[in-house]
Amino acid sequence: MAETEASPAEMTGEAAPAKINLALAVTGKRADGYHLLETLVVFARHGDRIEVAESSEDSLVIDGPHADALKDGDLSDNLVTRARDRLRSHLRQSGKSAPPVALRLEKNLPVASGIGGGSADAAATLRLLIRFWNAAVSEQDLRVLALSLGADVPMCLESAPLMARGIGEDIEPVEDMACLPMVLANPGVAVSTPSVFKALVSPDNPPLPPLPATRGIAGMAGWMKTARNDLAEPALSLSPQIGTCLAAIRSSGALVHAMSGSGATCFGIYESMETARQAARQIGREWPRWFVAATETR
Ligand SMILES: C[C@@](CO)(OP(=O)(O)O)[C@H](O)COP(=O)(O)OP(=O)(O)OC[C@H]1O[C@@H](n2ccc(N)nc2=O)[C@H](O)[C@@H]1O
Ligand SMILES: Nc1ncnc2c1ncn2[C@@H]1O[C@H](COP(=O)(O)OP(=O)(O)O)[C@@H](O)[C@H]1O
Repeated sequence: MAETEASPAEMTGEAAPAKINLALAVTGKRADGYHLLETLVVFARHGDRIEVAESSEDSLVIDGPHADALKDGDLSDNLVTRARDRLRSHLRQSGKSAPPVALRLEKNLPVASGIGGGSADAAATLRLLIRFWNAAVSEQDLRVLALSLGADVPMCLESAPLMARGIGEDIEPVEDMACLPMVLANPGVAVSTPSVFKALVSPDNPPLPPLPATRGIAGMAGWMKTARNDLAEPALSLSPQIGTCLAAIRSSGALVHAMSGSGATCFGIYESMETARQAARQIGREWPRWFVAATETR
């Protein structure tokens, strides 16, 4: 844990938006064990936040409602620290300076929950430090750096609607998608991504259906009913609470509901932010210990 903490006035920050897989097909497996995916990804206004300030030594402070899940671990293993160190090595290789920084992570997203909090933090750290260090990094080098930190990190660099293929690095922007009113809910169980991939019965599944031409709220909800998340079944077999979470969202007035990534966070899409907020209140009353957030996609 850091010894020095800069005052908020000296800090500059970057949002680390939650990643939501609206649908996810596992379409194959590489020789190195990584799975090939086709996934439609959006990003929420809700998320973590990273702040940075000048300092005489490197430090990381973690606070926020989900900080405790990370505080016991080795901070040098945190994806924020790893992103800082990888970027610094890259810059120093070409003789550029990357002086010590005081970093603060506001951890609002549950850890190991299928909404890519760690990946979003890594991507936000890269974006923030490139700005803070006034560094020039080519698009190609940035993508390589991001992928070395995790399969989801390149897509989190974009933080806008996209279709990802490969293991997540082959990214195609999706234009003209409406901002989707959404509720995120997590029953409080951390799910290990490698365990979910291991529990998958077959890695060879059909691709997702083609996207609709009109990408309004109703259009996207209709499309999602024809799509799927191939990781839902294996995740449910490991954590049956995911079924309870999906049922709570279904009965809260969602147009459509699903699980994100490898779980356990589930989400619903609603007609309006007002219905999403009502639904979040209803789920929160019924399940006071769950993480529940009404939000909108970016
Ligand atoms: C499943 C997804 C869907 O967006 O999201 P999450 O549930 O983690 O949010 C991602 O593919 C997760 O990406 P990320 O969390 O960055 O994965 P990594 O750290 O690179 O990999 C963790 C482990 O997951 C497995 N893995 C990950 C990605 C992939 N395409 N195939 C895999 O088999 C591998 O066992 C790997 O060792
Ligand atoms: N800043 C971070 N936020 C969340 N998890 C982190 C972070 N740094 C390292 N991790 C580790 O990364 C793993 C995956 O976390 P996370 O990205 O939250 O999962 P998911 O992509 O399933 O939502 C966890 O086991 C956690 O210990």
